[in-house]
Amino acid sequence: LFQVNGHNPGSDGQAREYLREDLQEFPGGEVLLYKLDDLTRVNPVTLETVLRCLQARYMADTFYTNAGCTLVALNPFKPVPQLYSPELMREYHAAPQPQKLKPHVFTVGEQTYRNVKSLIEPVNQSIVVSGESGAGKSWTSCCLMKFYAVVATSPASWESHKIAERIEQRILNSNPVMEAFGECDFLSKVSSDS
Ligand SMILES: Nc1ncnc2c1ncn2[C@@H]1O[C@H](COP(=O)(O)OP(=O)(O)OP(=O)(O)O)[C@@H](O)[C@H]1O
Repeated sequence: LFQVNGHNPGSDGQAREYLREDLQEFPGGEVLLYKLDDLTRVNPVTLETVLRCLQARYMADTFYTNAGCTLVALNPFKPVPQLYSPELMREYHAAPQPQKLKPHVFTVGEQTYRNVKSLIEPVNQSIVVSGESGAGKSWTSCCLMKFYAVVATSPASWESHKIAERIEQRILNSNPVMEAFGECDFLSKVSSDS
């Protein structure tokens, strides 16, 4: 918090004072906070203001927020089917500039997919999904696999539709294997998933 602000308070009292100053400078009330879809635009950037922004977005049922080129995903702790529909996947897939749409895990999926398809080095792509236990890492990985399964084929004909279904099933079937790797114990440490 204080490194970000450049403050180096000597005591808790001073720390609280700096925080109060930061919050007084913070523009817009809670009402507009949920509209900030990139945390780098929160000004000033403090732990408090970033959390308040994420909280406001959460209250507005907005669960994805950019932080520069990183995507912050909040666990909604409730089903949000409209956020993961095949129609929405296709919208992100078809968008000329998916990064201009609302922040979403599909943007990340689509960008990596385009990078692979362009065959420009580096062709292989990695997506780092991190967070504490229960944050939604498995959910996010599964979403990405579903996304690739849906967009990787264009079911124009009956035959290609069948191929698409087969690929989708294979990708989804690989999930238990991926999960099993997540459950493993390492020589140096026990996985947090165990
Ligand atoms: N975007 C989401 N929409 C709906 N439910 C979600 C979402 N993200 C996570 N959840 C729910 O939250 C719970 C925890 O998510 P998940 O298992 O993906 O966490 P995790 O980060 O993989 O945890 P761990 O590290 O302990 O394995 C799951 O029951 C999942 O259904």
